[in-house]
Amino acid sequence: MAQKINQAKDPGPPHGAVTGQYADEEYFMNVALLFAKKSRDPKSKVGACIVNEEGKIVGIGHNKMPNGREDDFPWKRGGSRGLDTKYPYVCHAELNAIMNKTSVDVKGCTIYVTRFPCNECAKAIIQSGIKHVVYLSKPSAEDPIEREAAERLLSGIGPRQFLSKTEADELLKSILPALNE
Ligand SMILES: Nc1ccn([C@H]2C[C@H](O)[C@@H](COP(=O)(O)O)O2)c(=O)n1
Repeated sequence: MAQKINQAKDPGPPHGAVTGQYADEEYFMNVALLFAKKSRDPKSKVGACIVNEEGKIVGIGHNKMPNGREDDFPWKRGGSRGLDTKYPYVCHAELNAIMNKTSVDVKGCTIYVTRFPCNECAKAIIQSGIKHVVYLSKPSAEDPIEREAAERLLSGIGPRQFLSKTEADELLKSILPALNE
């Protein structure tokens, strides 16, 4: 009976705990990857998933053109980032996840995003009160100024790169021998 009562009080595992088959963080990053598939960007599909401190999803987004204007702007990429490219128009996945929030606010939440945030998204993340950033990849092609600005902006909330359980185990295996010399 005691066990049953304790289980009833258990708020559920914190992020990152392995819950049987699936680590919570792996679950949330896969939700972000799933929503990235909704993107119409032919070259870079990005997804973001915001999770509150109770482990509930409170925001989801992917990179897309402004609502109702999906067909009005080009998806062309390119160094010029001019008016004939997507860059001046596209709404980033993180911004959309924040705008799509289903809770009063996203203060204290974690955002899981399939790509390291740009500086504009870093500002939106900070201003929204999100406290943790977990990202999957850090594309090298991005503008170096934007990247450095994003790193500086986010340094206060230490973005962390997502590692699947398998990758974490492999990393540990590679580090342990050096630690035990
Ligand atoms: N943190 C980010 C960074 C980029 N995006 C979106 C914006 C564009 O649709 C695409 C980047 O285009 P690329 O230069 O890789 O062709 O990714 C985002 O949603 N969030």
